[in-house]
Amino acid sequence: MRNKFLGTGEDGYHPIRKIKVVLSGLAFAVRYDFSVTYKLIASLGVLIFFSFFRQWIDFLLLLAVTAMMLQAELFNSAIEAVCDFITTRESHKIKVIKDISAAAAGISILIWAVVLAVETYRVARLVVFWLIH
Ligand SMILES: Nc1ncnc2c1ncn2[C@@H]1O[C@H](COP(=O)(O)OP(=O)(O)OP(=O)(O)O)[C@@H](O)[C@H]1O
Repeated sequence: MRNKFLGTGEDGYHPIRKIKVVLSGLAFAVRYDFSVTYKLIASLGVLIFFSFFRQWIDFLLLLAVTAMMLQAELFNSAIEAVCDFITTRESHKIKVIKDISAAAAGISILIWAVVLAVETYRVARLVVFWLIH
């Protein structure tokens, strides 16, 4: 509850508490947002194959776009939650805010989906090559 800029709340640096907060946010997203869960599982599956075949450039590329997609999804979910916390009534302003937030998430998801499709094709080729030889 501390704000370092406003000088309110408890003083000091608490890295363990910070990690707990990050994990708690991630757990909320994975548990309650199926669209985040299945995208993470899809990426993790392909990432495991790339680490098995030691294809580190592909691994890092997919890791980067997965992180970008996840960030956008989490920010979008947080903005939606703030909007619904303010009001659940029909509001043109809320609609504009949510649509802009959804557009930002949509762009990241599109880039992630294109990279995932190309990388899945590459993994499939590696697996076939590995099975033949
Ligand atoms: N209070 C509101 N007033 C007007 N339009 C709204 C309101 N809430 C949602 N909308 C419209 O519905 C769309 C979907 O909003 P919603 O909060 O249901 O998110 P969602 O797309 O279902 O996201 P998620 O699947 O991540 O929950 C918004 O982009 C907006 O256009």
